[in-house]
Amino acid sequence: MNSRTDLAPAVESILAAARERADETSDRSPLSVDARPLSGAIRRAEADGRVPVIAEVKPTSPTAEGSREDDPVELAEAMVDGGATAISVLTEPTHFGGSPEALTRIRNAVDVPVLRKDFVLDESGLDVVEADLVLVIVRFVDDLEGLIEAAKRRGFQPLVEVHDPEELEVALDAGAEIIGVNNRDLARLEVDLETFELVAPEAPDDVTLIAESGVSTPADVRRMREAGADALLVGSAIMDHGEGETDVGENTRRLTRAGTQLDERENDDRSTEI
Ligand SMILES: O=C(O)c1ccccc1NCC(=O)[C@H](O)[C@H](O)COP(=O)(O)O
Repeated sequence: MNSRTDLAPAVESILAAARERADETSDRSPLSVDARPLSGAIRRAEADGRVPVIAEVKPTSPTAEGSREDDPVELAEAMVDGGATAISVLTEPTHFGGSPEALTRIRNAVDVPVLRKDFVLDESGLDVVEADLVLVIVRFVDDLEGLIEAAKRRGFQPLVEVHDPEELEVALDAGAEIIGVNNRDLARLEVDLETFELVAPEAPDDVTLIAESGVSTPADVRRMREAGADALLVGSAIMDHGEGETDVGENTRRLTRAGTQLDERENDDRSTEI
């Protein structure tokens, strides 16, 4: 791991659980994945006038106010119906309420790319479940180049997560092509959209850049797009873990339409009604 210091206790606990699970999966044979390309899905969203949003099935989390027990497949289908470009599935069981089985069910039910969101520490952690993309967090991996190569060899598209310009450089040197800038600081678990605005200008144009975490309103979507996000990864605002259990399809639609012609037409209609 790059830096063992300065992590929130919840993140330390997530990593301890990930190490235990890594021991259980160390003898699996390598997977071979026929992945749905994220680039094509992003292009299709742009052509349709939708903001490319990767909507996350996230039953709970260390920072969520509650949990949602809905069927993950129904959640994912509603997200796609709301215009999601891809689905992210938390497979971490202990702190996020996810499972590899839920990911497989979702991937069989939808036709968009599916990201496995977990805390993969080494090559054997890749061989848990087939997905189109797999998350690799720069901060938690010793041999980043080796892990990115191993993921690509299996057919996965690695989404390499960074939090600052130094980690961006490490990711680029290791061959990352899809980069997620996490607005959530893993030391304090606070989110700050300025993180993406600080890191994005340092990224070369040929990288697919994803703004992760803390995006909750159409204004946030517009802000991240203006800062150069090719796509946005959104969990909490779509899942809405509070007591209301709102419609995840509608929550997704509100963000996929942000700043598009459809959004402007709705705003115009609203102002005429007033
Ligand atoms: O979401 C958390 O509480 C969390 C805590 C500790 C480590 C990671 C955490 N989240 C993982 C993620 O990357 C997010 O689920 C994802 O970026 C979506 O974020 P958001 O839209 O803010 O739910």
